[in-house]
Amino acid sequence: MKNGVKTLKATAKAHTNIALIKYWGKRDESLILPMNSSLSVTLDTFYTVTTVEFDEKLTEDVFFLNGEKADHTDTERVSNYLRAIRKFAKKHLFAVVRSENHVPTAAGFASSASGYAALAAAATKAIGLNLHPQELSQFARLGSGSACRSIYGGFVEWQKGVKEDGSDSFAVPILHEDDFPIAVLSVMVATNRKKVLSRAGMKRTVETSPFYQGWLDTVEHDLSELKHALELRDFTLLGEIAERNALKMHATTLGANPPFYYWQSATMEVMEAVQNIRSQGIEAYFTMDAGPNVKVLCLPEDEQKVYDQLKQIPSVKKIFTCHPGPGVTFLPT
Ligand SMILES: O=C(O)C[C@@](O)(CF)CCOP(=O)(O)OP(=O)(O)O
Repeated sequence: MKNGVKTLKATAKAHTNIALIKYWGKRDESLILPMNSSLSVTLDTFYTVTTVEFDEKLTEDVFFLNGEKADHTDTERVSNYLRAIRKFAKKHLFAVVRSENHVPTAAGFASSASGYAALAAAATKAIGLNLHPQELSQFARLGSGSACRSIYGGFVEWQKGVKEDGSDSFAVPILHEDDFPIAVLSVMVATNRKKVLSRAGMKRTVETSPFYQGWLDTVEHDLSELKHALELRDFTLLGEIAERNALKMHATTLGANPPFYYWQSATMEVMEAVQNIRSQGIEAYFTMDAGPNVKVLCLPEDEQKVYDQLKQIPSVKKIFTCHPGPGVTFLPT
């Protein structure tokens, strides 16, 4: 309340996540419904804080990103996203949205996951909706698929669902962030190529790659095996499945038309270094998303040794050490 008037304002904080079983391919582009279920770990290091304030005096949405007024494209994207929330809340109000991304762009994490999770949480709260996390996950999904997983902390499964309206496609928590301490080293390599964005990349793969069916035939088995590894706290099994699943995802792009790939020579150097580290008896596994950067999974007690060896690679620019982190939280506005 401000001067007795109910303020329509809220601030939310959401963290990035890294998929261990990848979301790769949509069955519905507008509702952002996936072909397969996926599983990620929300990370502690990188996050987005977003404040949304609805105000009846506004005649359009205004968006500030990292303190700067956003360009028309980014503002349009946020405004289109708020449309679904206005419709659901039956309130025709515009808002001022302020987002601070604590996700170094160079960190190789798509800030869309933390960005849309924080926006979904702040906007729905500000407009007066107190959503169940499951509903919030569905709103975050409408912004970006992987964002639906960042509503929860720790290890999170995005259940693909089967319904056409997407009402059964949302994330569920699997394991709390404190219950399975692992380390995720985000290894940034030099990059000089414009990447195929994940949305375009998965669309082209689904539509043209003969390898995509092989992905679909095996990904749900990978998921159940990884959930079993989490139950057992079996890091070896987790790492082996995550690495195998990432390689399969990337293999599908080679069969697309036109073919494309996300790796650069530096990516391969890191992958080979990880295999070399494993040959020394230190458990380390890699996974990659839609970009050349590599995330290396290892046990906390090994993270310094793994870090030191990866840092020796000339094409490695920076390494960020992450651990399982929290789900979305609301901050005082
Ligand atoms: O994170 C994963 O599961 C795997 C990926 O990162 C592999 F690149 C895809 C993330 O896709 P996203 O950016 O969420 O796409 P959107 O729904 O089209 O916005």
